[in-house]
Amino acid sequence: MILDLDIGNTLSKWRLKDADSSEIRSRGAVWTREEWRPGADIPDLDVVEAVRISSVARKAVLEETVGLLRRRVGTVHVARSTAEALGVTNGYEEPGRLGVDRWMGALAGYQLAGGCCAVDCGSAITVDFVLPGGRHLGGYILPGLRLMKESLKLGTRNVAIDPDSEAEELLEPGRRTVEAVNHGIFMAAVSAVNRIYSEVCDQQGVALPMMLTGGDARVVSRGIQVPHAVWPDMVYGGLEACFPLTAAERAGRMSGAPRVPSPVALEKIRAALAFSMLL
Ligand SMILES: Nc1ncnc2c1ncn2[C@@H]1O[C@H](COP(=O)(O)OP(=O)(O)O)[C@@H](O)[C@H]1O
Ligand SMILES: CC(C)(COP(=O)(O)O)[C@@H](O)C(=O)NCCC(=O)O
Ligand SMILES: [K+]
Repeated sequence: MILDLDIGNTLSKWRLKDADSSEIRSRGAVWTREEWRPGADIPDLDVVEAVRISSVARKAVLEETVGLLRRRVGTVHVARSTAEALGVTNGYEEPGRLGVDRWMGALAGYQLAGGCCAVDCGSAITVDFVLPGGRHLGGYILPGLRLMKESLKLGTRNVAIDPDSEAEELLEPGRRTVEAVNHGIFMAAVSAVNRIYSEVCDQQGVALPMMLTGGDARVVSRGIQVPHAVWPDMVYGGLEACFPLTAAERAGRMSGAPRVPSPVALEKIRAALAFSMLL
């Protein structure tokens, strides 16, 4: 069994993948905290032969996790942001400083679609661009939905946006605090992502397929105006591509990869951008 770990600022997600059949056997998530110990909410390590980790948590959290896993599991791969990998060149001045979850997302997106816009809606919302040919441009970081809500300190932090609510409803003026906050942060997130996408495609002269991941991907997806795919396992896809362990992975197949969305024509993106400037 392969254990894939994606340690984010809020949640540490894991999945167990069968190395022979490539099936995902189980998944879970625990709060990212100082200590990470096998217990009721953590998979049984006795069945694990290899671990792959992407972590943006504090160094001490990663060190402790890796130390614990190395004592129990033969192979432990820890992903790092590098200047170049799998045909993609990192756009950061200091490549190692790019969040490794963003780097995994960019690599997975490129492997699947060629050029891409990778959006990760977690504690932070990150938007990264890779051009056809593999140049990563860098990206944007904004507070995630939960962080935006917490920052308002209106006592609404525990009332999540219902991921099944319709985008039209979420765009309406709220008539209660919870509603006003939820609709406000939804609007902030989706307008930013829509605008960033249009601006960068316009600047670069290319319409790129967009892929969304992270805990809030489903809800953000409702307000995205261009064709896109939601790919919950995008960070894991980067781990599979960097450290292929199964025959399918060596052949470049990533578990749960969506169909590549066909982007709208660049002229349409430009026309919409120009129109929105007039308003
Ligand atoms: N069951 C849940 N528990 C916690 N957060 C959730 C849950 N469902 C959705 N979310 C949202 O997902 C975000 C965490 O997403 P995730 O991609 O795991 O973040 P990170 O990688 O930063 O830890 C939270 O900030 C919250 O807005
Ligand atoms: C931007 C992030 C905080 C996002 O983390 P997440 O929301 O997935 O927990 C993370 O990718 C990070 O710590 N990045 C380092 C800074 C950078 O990417 O420039
Ligand atoms: K994120």
